Amino acid sequence: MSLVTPDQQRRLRSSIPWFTTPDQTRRSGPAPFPPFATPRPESRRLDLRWPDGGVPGRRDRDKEVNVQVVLRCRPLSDDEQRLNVQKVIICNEQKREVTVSSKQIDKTFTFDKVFGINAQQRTIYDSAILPVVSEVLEGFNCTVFAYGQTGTGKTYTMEGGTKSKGELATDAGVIPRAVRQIFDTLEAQKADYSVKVSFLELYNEEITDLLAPDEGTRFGEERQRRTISLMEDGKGGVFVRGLEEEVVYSASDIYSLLERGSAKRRTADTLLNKQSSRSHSIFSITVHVREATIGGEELIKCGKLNLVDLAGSENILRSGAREGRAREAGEINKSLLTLGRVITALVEHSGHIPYRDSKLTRLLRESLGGKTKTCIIATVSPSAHCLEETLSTLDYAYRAKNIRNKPEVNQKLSKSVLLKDLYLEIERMKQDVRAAREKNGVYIPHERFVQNEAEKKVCSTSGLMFLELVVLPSVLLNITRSFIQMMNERVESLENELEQWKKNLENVNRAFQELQENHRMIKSVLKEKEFIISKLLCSGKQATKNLESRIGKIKDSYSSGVAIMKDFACSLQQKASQNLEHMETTFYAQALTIENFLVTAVSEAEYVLHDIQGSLSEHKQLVSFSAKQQEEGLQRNLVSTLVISKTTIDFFNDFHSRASRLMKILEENHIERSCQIASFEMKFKVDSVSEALKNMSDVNIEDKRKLEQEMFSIQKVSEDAKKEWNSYIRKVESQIQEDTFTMAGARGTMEHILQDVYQPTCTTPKKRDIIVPSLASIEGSKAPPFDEIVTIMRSENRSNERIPEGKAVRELPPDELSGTPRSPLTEVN
Ligand SMILES: Nc1ncnc2c1ncn2[C@@H]1O[C@H](COP(=O)(O)OP(=O)(O)OP(=O)(O)O)[C@@H](O)[C@H]1O
Repeated sequence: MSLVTPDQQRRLRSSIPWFTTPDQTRRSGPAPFPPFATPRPESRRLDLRWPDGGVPGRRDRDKEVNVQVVLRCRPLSDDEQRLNVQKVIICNEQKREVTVSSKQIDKTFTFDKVFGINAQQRTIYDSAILPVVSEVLEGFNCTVFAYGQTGTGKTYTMEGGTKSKGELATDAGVIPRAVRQIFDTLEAQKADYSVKVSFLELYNEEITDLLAPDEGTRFGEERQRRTISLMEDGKGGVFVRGLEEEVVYSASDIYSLLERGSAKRRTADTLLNKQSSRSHSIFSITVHVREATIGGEELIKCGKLNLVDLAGSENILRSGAREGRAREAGEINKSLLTLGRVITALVEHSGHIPYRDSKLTRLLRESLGGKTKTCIIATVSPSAHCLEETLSTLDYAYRAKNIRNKPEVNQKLSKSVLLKDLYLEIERMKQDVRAAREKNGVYIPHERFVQNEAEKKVCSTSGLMFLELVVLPSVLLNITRSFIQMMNERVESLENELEQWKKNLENVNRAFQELQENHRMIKSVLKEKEFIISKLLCSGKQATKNLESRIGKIKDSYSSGVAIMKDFACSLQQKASQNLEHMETTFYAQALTIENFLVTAVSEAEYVLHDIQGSLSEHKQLVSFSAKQQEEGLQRNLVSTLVISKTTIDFFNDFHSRASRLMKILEENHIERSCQIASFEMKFKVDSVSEALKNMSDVNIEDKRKLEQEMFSIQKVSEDAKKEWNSYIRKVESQIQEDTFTMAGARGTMEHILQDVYQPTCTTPKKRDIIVPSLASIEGSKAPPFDEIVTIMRSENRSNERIPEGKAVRELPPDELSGTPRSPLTEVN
């Protein structure tokens, strides 16, 4: 719904930040409010009247809410999959848990939402971000920021993969989806609204405007990257001076701006991410919606969404950052560290929160512990290689869950309050302009002046209430602000330039005076020199003639000497190359012969060795076989000797027992015969008989005695023989034992000797392996055998070192041409 005529709308649109209908052509204009200077509740609270007559935002004011923390784990990249990188992250989306599980650690963290590797962009947006954007349309300020190690998908989550200007791509990220939601909702409500966007980059603690039009090439890249300052607004907040806020009319307008701004972001190829963001970026969307109340008063509802893509924290060693990149990484890590300290201080309710320690925390102040609703998307990689950084991100995000913000709906501004406020602001601006004019004068482009006048005219003639009350002051405010800013910058740069020019001029003057002085001196010196030269020329002409003729002679002799030398060198070279060829051929032939000879000798030696080895092992077997046979023979001898000795002893024993028995029988015979003789004597007591008997008995006795004597001697002989035989047997036994020992020893020694003989024959082929390559190396080195040849050749060459006949030479006398290089040989005329 529009309150001005189409023509008026067209002319005003370029500078009116709100009340635009989306179907109009987009025009951009300077920012009426810097992004973080969205009308602040505190500053206006006392002046504002609210439709319900109460104090605005009371309902919400004391309601504290925690910062929402969402965790997202990206899938393994193609490279990581190819390298089979181990995964250490397990996401349980239902339980909202993420577990880090590896050999070293097993730890689980719980977050407000957890998205695993398969989570789609749309799912994440619908479940985590959509409610936040709805709050923006309800008049809250909200911030969504992505935090995580480099290469974990922050930019992917915030901006998305493929960029498309029209329809949303399936992998479109949070920003395009939020934009779409905002426009769809406002359109569905058929609301009168205005949407502005800004896009800034924080790089190495310097802020640049990513939407600022590229300035002329006069100042080059530096000018295009003009930094802008972060200012205190005097009410505890900050704003970015001179940040462009583009009024947009459709989602596709924003997509183009986003693309333009993203393209300007500083990225670099690091080891961890091919397109790593080297800066933090904040994309802000401010929405103003006009509301009509029951009392007929018109109110303006304002909500703002900050979408922050932080640069990745990185391990400088692993990301491979060097020099400039390392400094960047250092700055990134420093600002993230301050962010960490702010989070810790907020969680621990410290008295002092170190917001001021970095620009990043100053910019995010309202989003952390302030009146903004905040959602952090922590991104991690599942890779085991990123374990340390993942744990740090998880700790960081887990702590951030405890930050409590007190979101408040931005107060709705009534027309009258807004007007009063704006008039005050305009008055202040006017004073600024006046002050600026008085100091240096202000330049207003003619076009802009005409436009202003036209707009003033429109306002005065239209009679439209809204135009008078809201639009005009706003227009004036915008124009005045931008003029002042522009003028101040222009004056500042002109002053600088002037100062520079003055300095340059002084330098040029000084240099000019010095030059004049030098010029004078040089002129007088020149005159003196001219005089000396004319004198010298006269006397020098004659000497020159002499010198010229001598030089001519010397030149001739030199050129003929050089020609002779050249010829000589040529012939020497030819000779040398012939000799060399000859040497090489001789050498190769000799080397080949030696090699063939050695190869034949080695193979013959191998053959002989093989034979020796064969016969040695045969000998060894023979020796051990004969030793064994001898041992067996000895054993057999021993056994048969033992058998013989046993038989002999048995024989003597038998002989002895038989002799004993015979003795006994003889005894019994003798006794019986004695008895018979006695009884016979008794019967026949006749002297003659008795005499005969007595003789018989004597003979008998004598026989017996002799027999006994004989038997006794037999017994003794057999006893002695037995004893002797036994001692002989013992002797033989010990002798055989001794022999066996000796034989075993001899056999051992023999085997040893054979082994000793055998071993060298085994090592001989190895020696051959050493000999053959060394032969080859001898073949490679041509030096020693040819020393002699070389010496001969040298002496031959020396004998040839004679100048061809008729060309006797002499050395030039040293004073002939002083300072001229001299040839060793000079022809004598
Ligand atoms: N969830 C995901 N699904 C598919 N690809 C992803 C996902 N997250 C990240 N990627 C891919 O991983 C790479 C790195 O992602 P991205 O540039 O968004 O990381 P980053 O955290 O912004 O890194 P840096 O801090 O260095 O800028 C990109 O090629 C991106 O497309």
